[in-house]
Amino acid sequence: MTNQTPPAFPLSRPRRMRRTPALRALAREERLSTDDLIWPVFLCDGEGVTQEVASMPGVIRRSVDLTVEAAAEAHAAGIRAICLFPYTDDSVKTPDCAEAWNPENLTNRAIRGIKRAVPDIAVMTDIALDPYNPDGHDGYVRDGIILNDESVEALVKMALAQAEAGADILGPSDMMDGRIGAMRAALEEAGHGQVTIMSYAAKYASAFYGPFRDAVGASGALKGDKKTYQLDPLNADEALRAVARDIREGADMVMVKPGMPYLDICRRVKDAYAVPTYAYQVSGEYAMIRAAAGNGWIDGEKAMMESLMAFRRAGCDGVLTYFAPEAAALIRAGWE
Ligand SMILES: NCc1[nH]cc(CCC(=O)O)c1CC(=O)O
Repeated sequence: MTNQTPPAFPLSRPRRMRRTPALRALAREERLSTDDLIWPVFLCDGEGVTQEVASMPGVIRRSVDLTVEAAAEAHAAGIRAICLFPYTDDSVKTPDCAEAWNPENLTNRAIRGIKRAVPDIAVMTDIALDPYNPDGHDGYVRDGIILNDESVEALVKMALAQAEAGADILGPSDMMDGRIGAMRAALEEAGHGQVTIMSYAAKYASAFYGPFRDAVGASGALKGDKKTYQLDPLNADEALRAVARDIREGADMVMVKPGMPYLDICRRVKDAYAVPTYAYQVSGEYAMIRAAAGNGWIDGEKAMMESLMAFRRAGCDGVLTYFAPEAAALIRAGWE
């Protein structure tokens, strides 16, 4: 931090440094690169299948074969990681959520397919019971209560199945207490000590997840809200404690979610812990930018790039964004 007050006008004319593209580039503090992008994708059953997600224009669900192709294209465009989310039909949802750790479930088949065809792209997963749960919650529900310890046991099984399938990054998004430590211990014991965990550590109870729940088929199922496990949007200290705890339990990377309304949390996490820090620009954020652009109210490309650059400025090492392919193409074309 500088303690020097800039000299008074006209010794200081800050506009001098903004006069030309060259001067602005020299003074630029941050960069957005394709290395910073993690692309979340939605999986569906079948072969050669694509389905539009109504509330996320431009986003599609893909069957595993087409997801493997999309991963290859993403890799060629410079994207480093892809994150898998399964759309699950009501028919595979059971009270014990057993499909979550089925080695042949959509996610695990996609992990194996991508690692076989595109070994260099990192494959990230989601760990939570909501796509498999008739209640739509991230953990088991009994008498209206979201159970913690029983849910963690199930989540550990899910993590092990994904590690077994070859996942590079496990992404527990469930917000149960103690799950990172339990997963880390189970991974070590099973010989998967090299698998990384990106904890959804500062995950808020947010209205911005609405379109995602449509995309994975969980919105009809969800009873009530997730406020007994996700964070209160008015709390920041609590988020820092959650991050500290997950790092101590063995998380390699931590995430703040949603992104744009929580940039202050990104900055505080990075400053406090100096660990690899990511933001999730969630479905509702994507939908807002798309909808406004679709109506001609904002320039979609510019708003998208500005939103992604803001994560870098806020201290994030990367961002999960549905815009990843588009942003990568613009970055490679020399976007400033
Ligand atoms: N545990 C499920 C999960 N994993 C990622 C998201 C949201 C992602 C997005 O909105 O883009 C959610 C939704 C939720 O917690 O209800």
